[in-house]
Amino acid sequence: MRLAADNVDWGVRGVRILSGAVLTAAPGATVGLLGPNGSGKSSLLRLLAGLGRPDAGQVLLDGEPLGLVPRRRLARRIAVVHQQVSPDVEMSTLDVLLLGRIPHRSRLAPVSATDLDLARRALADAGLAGFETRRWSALSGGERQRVDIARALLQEPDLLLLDEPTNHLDVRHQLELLHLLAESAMTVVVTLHDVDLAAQYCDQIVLLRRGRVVAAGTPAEVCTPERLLEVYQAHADVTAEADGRPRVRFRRPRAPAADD
Ligand SMILES: Nc1ncnc2c1ncn2[C@@H]1O[C@H](COP(=O)(O)OP(=O)(O)OP(=O)(O)O)[C@@H](O)[C@H]1O
Repeated sequence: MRLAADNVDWGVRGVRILSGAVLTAAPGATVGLLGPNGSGKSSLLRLLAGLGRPDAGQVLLDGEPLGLVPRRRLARRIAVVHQQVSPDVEMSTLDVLLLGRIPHRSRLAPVSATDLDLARRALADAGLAGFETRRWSALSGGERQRVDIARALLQEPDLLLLDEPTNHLDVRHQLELLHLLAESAMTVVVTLHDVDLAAQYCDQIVLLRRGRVVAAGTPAEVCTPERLLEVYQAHADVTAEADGRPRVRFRRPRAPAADD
């Protein structure tokens, strides 16, 4: 599925949050949405998911304006992993996972044996076999995040949108998730704060600053020391690896000298 944001503006109560945002995700590509806190990543992701309407410009799915795609078709084709996963839900872990199958069931149909089987397998794949009856609210932050990602994958979407899906994950689970996203046939847009991880796994990076796209392209095109300094106000050493991807290491800020 091809996703495009075409000159999207969006704001709240007269305050402009996104200005002329442009993004293209080719079928099967993994696009990393990067930028400092408050630069508009989550806002753009919400518009890409159809969870808000642009004030100007449009979001296109395979060339069709998102607003014209019927809700049920959207639910079958797009899955979203939000940044904040509410723990205030009194459900079992298995029931949370089964939410991912709702778009594939006809209205009021009970959970099928196939759905149950798929959900149990997804839980095992997430490294959480045996968690079926655990209360969702009692899971750790990382466990909840892994279940929520598994719930989105169970939806079998063509387009997966994830907002900081690694923020609670340990190193191994971060790497496994990014590898899965990079290798999958889904079109993926993922917001990330770790520039080096994004450079290792994303096909394209879109860099936002104050609601505007300041750079878009391959990791090597976007992740230059000059641009990272301009956008993040942090000095980075960028080296080219044999695979053509840049390695990005941010330097420790200089301690102020006594006479500074
Ligand atoms: N519904 C809203 N009402 C008012 N302001 C909002 C709303 N949604 C977002 N904003 C503001 O828009 C700006 C962009 O927010 P957004 O959450 O998109 O940034 P972000 O790049 O995802 O940030 P972070 O890295 O901190 O998660 C912020 O200044 C935020 O306070």
